[in-house]
Amino acid sequence: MARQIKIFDTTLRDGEQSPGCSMNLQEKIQMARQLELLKVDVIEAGFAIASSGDFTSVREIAKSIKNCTVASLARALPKDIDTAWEAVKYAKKPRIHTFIATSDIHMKYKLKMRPEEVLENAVHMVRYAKKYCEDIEFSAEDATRSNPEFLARLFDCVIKAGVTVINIPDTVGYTTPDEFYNFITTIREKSDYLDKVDISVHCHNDLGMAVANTLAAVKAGATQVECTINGIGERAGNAALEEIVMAMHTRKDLLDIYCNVDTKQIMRSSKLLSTITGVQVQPNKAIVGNNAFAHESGIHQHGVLEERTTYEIMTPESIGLSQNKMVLGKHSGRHAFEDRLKALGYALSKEEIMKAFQQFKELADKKKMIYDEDIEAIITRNTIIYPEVYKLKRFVINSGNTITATASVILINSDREIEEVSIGDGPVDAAFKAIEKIVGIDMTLEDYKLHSVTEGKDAQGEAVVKLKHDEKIYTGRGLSTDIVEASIKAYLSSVNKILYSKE
Ligand SMILES: CC(=O)SCCNC(=O)CCNC(=O)[C@H](O)C(C)(C)COP(=O)(O)OP(=O)(O)OC[C@H]1O[C@@H](n2cnc3c(N)ncnc32)[C@H](O)[C@@H]1OP(=O)(O)O
Ligand SMILES: CC(C)C(=O)C(=O)O
Ligand SMILES: [Mg+2]
Repeated sequence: MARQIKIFDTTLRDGEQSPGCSMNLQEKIQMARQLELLKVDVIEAGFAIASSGDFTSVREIAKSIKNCTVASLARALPKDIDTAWEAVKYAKKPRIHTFIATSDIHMKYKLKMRPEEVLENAVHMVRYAKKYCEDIEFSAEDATRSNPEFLARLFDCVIKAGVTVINIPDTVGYTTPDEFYNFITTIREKSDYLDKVDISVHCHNDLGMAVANTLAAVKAGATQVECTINGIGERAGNAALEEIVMAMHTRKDLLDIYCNVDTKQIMRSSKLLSTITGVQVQPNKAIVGNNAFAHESGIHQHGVLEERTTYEIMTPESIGLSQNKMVLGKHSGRHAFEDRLKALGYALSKEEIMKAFQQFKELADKKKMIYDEDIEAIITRNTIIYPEVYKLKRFVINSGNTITATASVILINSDREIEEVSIGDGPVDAAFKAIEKIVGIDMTLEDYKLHSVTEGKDAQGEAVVKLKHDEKIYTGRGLSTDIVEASIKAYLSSVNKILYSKE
């Protein structure tokens, strides 16, 4: 039968220890309510003795949260435990979480205590906390660099003193999955009491293995995992809640475990935290990154359009996103392009699609992001329906504030390349004059406008050129991320319309 794994969220305590992630009272309450909707089992609301603000936050969260256990961290000191209890006692399900370091390095240099003193102090403080609260979690800080014999003995002593949860933290993100699996297995073998309480793990991400280590620990028998939304936390952060939960969900076949988290609330929780802290997750972050459900390359897009599971191991809906994203860019192919045209409401012939696709690819080579407006611009404003008697091959402009602008333009007419050079009053005027020399039509420029049709630094500029010929006005439009190119295209489009009208 599948085992339940309890989710202990420490976004509001260890997560808040991330530089730049401090939250005020209202923000912490808002985040705690979202964690309740997410259905985590335990919310570590703060470290009550840290400041009066933290004390108030823990107390107010304890008052307002009904369905989760609310915990406060406390050093193994009476004043910390008193303060933690004063704050969490309002909770429906309160927990005091006390800790002391157990590695030689921490005991010697930081606590300046001998191992036996640490053990005695831990037992003493657990008994002290137990007077207040039934649910006591004990953490052996820096457990993964501690002696396993010592840990097993200490755990047995604190369990006999009343601890309900033993936490085995990888405080400095030092361990590896195999090593952590063996470490927990060894301690379970050496301890007489560990299996009578919940075994928790709390992994940091210094070597990028926090989630992998957490899952290895679960395999070794851990029943509670400590984690944070978006993986925020001290230094490189804690194990990310969304990654652990979705790994459990997606690889049920391997892990045979479950948790109570409502995965559909994951995205909302991630976004709320980013909004509150102002710290955005990296785009390629697993599960909640902007690109986690986005496909840009043609082969992948084609696969997903045929059958989503070709490239998606979980659904966007399962984490509360409405859909995946097909990002059009230079790696995209015809299938995705046609799909987007359909979604935008265009019913084009095969030939028109091919032509538009060609232009889309040219644009994608110049522009990082192709927006729907870019595609609409290609379809509706370009010269698809007019035969191009003259086509632009290449142009070179020499221009500056102290020299006369010169343009060299090469056009193609029935497979023939024709080149002309002209000077002008600025680069656009020079280019227009060079084209005029090539096409040799009697026409006057009536109007010329330029504006941006899409967003961003690499926005497309649309040029509109009106040419007068035989008392009639011919309007041409051209699009490009380069304004001179857009202008040349617009000019040529007018010229081609004049020539078309003569056929
Ligand atoms: C691995 C972790 O994430 S542990 C949690 C880390 N989080 C935080 O530290 C955030 C909140 N911390 C704070 O606001 C402050 O550090 C406080 C209020 C807890 C303590 O502040 P101060 O009294 O000024 O002490 P300071 O932080 O400089 O030093 C820590 C003291 O706690 C002692 N200490 C550290 N851990 C423990 C422990 N688990 N049990 C008992 N004493 C401890 C240290 O030995 C040191 O003692 P000393 O003052 O007698 O030398
Ligand atoms: C207080 C403990 C659980 C901790 O945050 C750690 O060891 O990383
Ligand atoms: Mg920690």
